Amino acid sequence: MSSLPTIATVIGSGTMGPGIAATLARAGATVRLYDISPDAIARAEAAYDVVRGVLESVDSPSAPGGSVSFGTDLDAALADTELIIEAVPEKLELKQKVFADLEARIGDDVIIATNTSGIPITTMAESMTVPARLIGMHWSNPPHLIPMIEVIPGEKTSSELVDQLIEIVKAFNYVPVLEKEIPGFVENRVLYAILRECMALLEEGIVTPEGLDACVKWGIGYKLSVVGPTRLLDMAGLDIYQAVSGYLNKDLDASTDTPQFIKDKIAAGQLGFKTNGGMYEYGDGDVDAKRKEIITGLIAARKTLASIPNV
Ligand SMILES: NC(=O)c1ccc[n+]([C@@H]2O[C@H](COP(=O)([O-])OP(=O)(O)OC[C@H]3O[C@@H](n4cnc5c(N)ncnc54)[C@H](O)[C@@H]3O)[C@@H](O)[C@H]2O)c1
Ligand SMILES: Cc1ncc(CO)c(C(=O)O)c1O
Repeated sequence: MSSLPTIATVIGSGTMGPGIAATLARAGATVRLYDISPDAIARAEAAYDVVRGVLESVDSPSAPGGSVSFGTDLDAALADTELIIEAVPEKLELKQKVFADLEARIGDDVIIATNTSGIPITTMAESMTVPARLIGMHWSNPPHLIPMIEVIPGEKTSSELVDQLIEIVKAFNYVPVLEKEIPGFVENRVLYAILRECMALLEEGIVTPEGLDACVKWGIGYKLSVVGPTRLLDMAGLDIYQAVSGYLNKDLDASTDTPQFIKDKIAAGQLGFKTNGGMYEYGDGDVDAKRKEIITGLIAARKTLASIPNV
């Protein structure tokens, strides 16, 4: 296989599948998007049209030859494929069942990359016949806009596959980040450390949701989008970090479970955008408007970040 696979298959066409498929197709791959549910495929075809429009406005011109087809016929989706990207729900038993189903239908040389948010690759590979072909490929949401992918080998992943996946990611102009295996991987460990403290601050009434969003967006997010945390420490001074972390770290939230007020919201059917209410409430049309604002903001920020030096 040259760097980019000629044919790739995405398994699972929910939140992540259409954006992943569109990104590979834009780089020139023939992509088959498969789902077990015909309704999910219908939704994915509509989502793909939106994603394609977004890519037109943010990306360089698409490479010739790329395409996405949609379907619920697994054998058709797998014919001659070189790379399978699994994006089914985050349940270990389901993913293991999907891998068994795939392995019964494909040759030993076909790569299986999993978009798990953090289940250890070694655990997922335990039931596989060719565990060397499984590798973590963690895209960030929305996958067609966040140009970074975490690459996570399990204990049995072949080292050739690690090199190959890094080249594949570079071939569609994304930044591969190679990591050692750890639950949650790097991105979600950092995100969930931030979210744990944020939820504790809300639960204790220290700040309002609006205040928290403004503080994190401008005080942390804006800065960290230009300078990563390691360089940030050089900018601040390691002596300052020592002085503050010496008294602050022991005061930070250290709870090990999901906060009770989040559990209560979930029990009341408040899940966020998908139920028109979660941390905030949304009236008619508000969710669509917010989604559009977020995508517009991400496009503008990505263009700006791409045009400035990587510090
Ligand atoms: N949503 C995110 O922000 C995000 C970000 C990064 C990684 N991930 C990870 O990506 C994976 C998919 O997440 P998502 O948010 O797209 O999930 P989702 O629930 O939106 O979509 C999953 C899709 O998989 C389909 N599916 C279920 N069983 C299947 C099977 N046996 N064969 C084929 N398709 C099947 C469902 O019909 C559904 O359309 C998860 O592992 C998740 O942790 C999600
Ligand atoms: C809260 C949260 N949890 C998991 C993920 C993906 O693994 C994301 C994301 O945005 O990618 C997220 O926001």
